[in-house]
This record gives sequence, structure tokens and C-alpha cells, in this order.
Amino acid sequence: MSTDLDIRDLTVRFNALTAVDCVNLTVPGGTTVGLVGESGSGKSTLARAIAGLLRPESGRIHLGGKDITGQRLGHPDRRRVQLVFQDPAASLDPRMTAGSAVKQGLLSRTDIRSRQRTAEADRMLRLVGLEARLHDSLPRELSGGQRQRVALARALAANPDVLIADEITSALDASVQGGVLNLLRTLQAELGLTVLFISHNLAAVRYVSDVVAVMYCGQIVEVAPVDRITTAPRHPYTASLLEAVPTIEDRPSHRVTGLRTAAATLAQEPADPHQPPSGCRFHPRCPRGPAAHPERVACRVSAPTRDHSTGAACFFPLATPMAPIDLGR
Ligand SMILES: Nc1ncnc2c1ncn2[C@@H]1O[C@H](COP(=O)(O)OP(=O)(O)OP(=O)(O)O)[C@@H](O)[C@H]1O
Repeated sequence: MSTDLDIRDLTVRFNALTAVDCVNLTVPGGTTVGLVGESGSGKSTLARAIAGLLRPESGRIHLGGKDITGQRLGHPDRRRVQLVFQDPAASLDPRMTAGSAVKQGLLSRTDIRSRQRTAEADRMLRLVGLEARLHDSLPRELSGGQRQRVALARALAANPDVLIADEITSALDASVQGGVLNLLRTLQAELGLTVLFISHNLAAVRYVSDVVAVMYCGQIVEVAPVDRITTAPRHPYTASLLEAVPTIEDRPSHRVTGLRTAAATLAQEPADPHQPPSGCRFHPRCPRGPAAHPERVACRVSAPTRDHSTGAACFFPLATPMAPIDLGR
């Protein structure tokens, strides 16, 4: 049975810097939510807070209805959320074999006896597409893709409900990225995992996600099903991100929403989370905001909340593209 992950009003601060600001996000059980946004927008901080590696200042994290906020290391529920990082070379101990790394993940399991661990570690290695003969290999004897599979096996060994994948393909050669993404999709479906998939790579996000959440300067500015958000983004920031992907330009729906103007905005510096702009944090860069439309003062003075009908936190969201007109024969 798959488990919902519910994040409510979550705030994480590093001294004066609010890296995650009152974030609300639900990852429905057994689905994948992709989390995108520019560098420094707070994606990894949110991931680490959900995984219990950072203590939030306020807000709650619920897993299957149970509050797991701020659980300490060693709490039995901590294994239920597993985080896999970008760089397996850094996250794996260079002196520890693949099998030993996976066995570490098994330590949190009360249902696996110590004498079963070797066989179970081999099963986990096979599950991620590695031959059991690699059990005794050290990280330096493995390729980047194999190392990331070991990191995945170690995470899955804990039998988690939620897997957070933070840029897991970014450090890999393009030729092996697809294999890891396919593996993630297969594992997600077979194990009924609830997945938060963080990536700069919008093509990867589109490939694995059911829903996409867009983060800007510590806040979630838009959430929508993947097909909708990639063809008809409602928040100007989402549009800017999509516009930065060259292949998207050929999509007719984007011409309808007139997104070409948004591309230029990404050339400007992102908002500084130490001194976030007033009102909507995107307003100084926004092609639909007061810089281009001086009468739109609301953007400067009030912070928009996410609207249920558009999924976007914006006073002047982009219009839904009109359905194609059927001209008949
Ligand atoms: N341990 C820390 N101490 C102080 N500030 C931090 C710490 N970790 C992150 N930050 C700051 O918090 C903000 C959000 O960073 P975070 O790494 O969560 O962003 P991100 O969206 O994951 O970026 P990237 O895509 O580059 O990984 C940034 O301004 C960053 O400098």
C-alpha cells in the first residue's frame, strides 16, 4: 500500500536566511512529484528537512497521516523516508563494498535477521540491476551509474515509503542517465513508492513525474500535472523555465501563450533569499509584473497564494491556451 507525503507550512531557516518559506506540498502515495527551480531556490533544503536531516523551524511533515516532523536519528520511522543524493562518489564510503553499503541500509529493518542480510543485500543489488558478483566491489571499482544504483539499493534496503531523489542523474554521463531514470520508474511502480524527484533536467522531470512543483526563492509557485504544466504553464516563472529548454520552442501551445518574452527574464539574477523582494518574489524579473505593467502594483505589495483553479501563486497568471478551433472539412 502506498503512502501520502504531506508537507504543511514548512519553514527552514539558516540564521537570517529563510531557505524554505511556508511550503505546502502533497505527494500522493505511489506517485512521483518532480521538483524544479533554479539553483538556490531551496529544493535540497526541503528534501533534507523531509528526510529528517534538518530540523524545520515550523510546519509539519505527515506520512500516511502520521506526523514525522523532527524525528531524531534512530527513530524507527526515520527509515520510511530515504534520500538519494546527486554524487554517489561522495555519499558512499570509499572503503565499504557495495554489499556492506546495502547491508547498512538493512540495519534499520527489524524484520531482517542478521544471518539473512547477505542474501537480502544481494537481492537488493539485483533489484537495481546489478549482478550479485558486484557485492564485494568497492566504489572506485564501479562506474558512476553502478555507484548510483548501489546508493539506490542502500536506500531501498530500508524499505522506505518515500524516496527522495535529489539530482540523482546530474553527475552521470548522459549515456547512463536514461537507464537510471528507467530504473526509478520501474522501482516506483513495482514497490508503490512515493517519490519526490528533484532535478534541473526538465526532460527527466517530464519523463518520471506525474505532477510537477516549481520552487522559487524558498516558495512553491506552481503545482500541476506534468502534461498541463509543460504545455500550458500558468505562472510566468514556470514559463520562463520551460522557455529556457530549446526543444520546447517547437511546441505550438507555447506560441499561443506568448512565452518567448519570458526567456529573457532568466538572464537576470534570481532573487536573493537573504533579502527577498516584497510582494511576489518573482516580480522584479517578471514579464507580466510591474516592470512591464506599472499599474500592476499588487505584485509589489502583496504575496500571492497558490490558487486552486490555476495551481499558480500569481495575480496575473498566463491564460490557458484556447482549444484548437475545429474548422471542419
Ligand atoms: N547548510 C547551510 N547553511 C547556510 N545556508 C545554506 C545551507 N544549505 C543551503 N543554504 C542556502 O539555502 C538556500 C537554498 O539552498 P538549496 O541548496 O536548498 O537550493 P537548491 O534549490 O537545492 O539549489 P541547487 O539546485 O543548487 O542544489 C541557498 O541560498 C543556500 O545558499
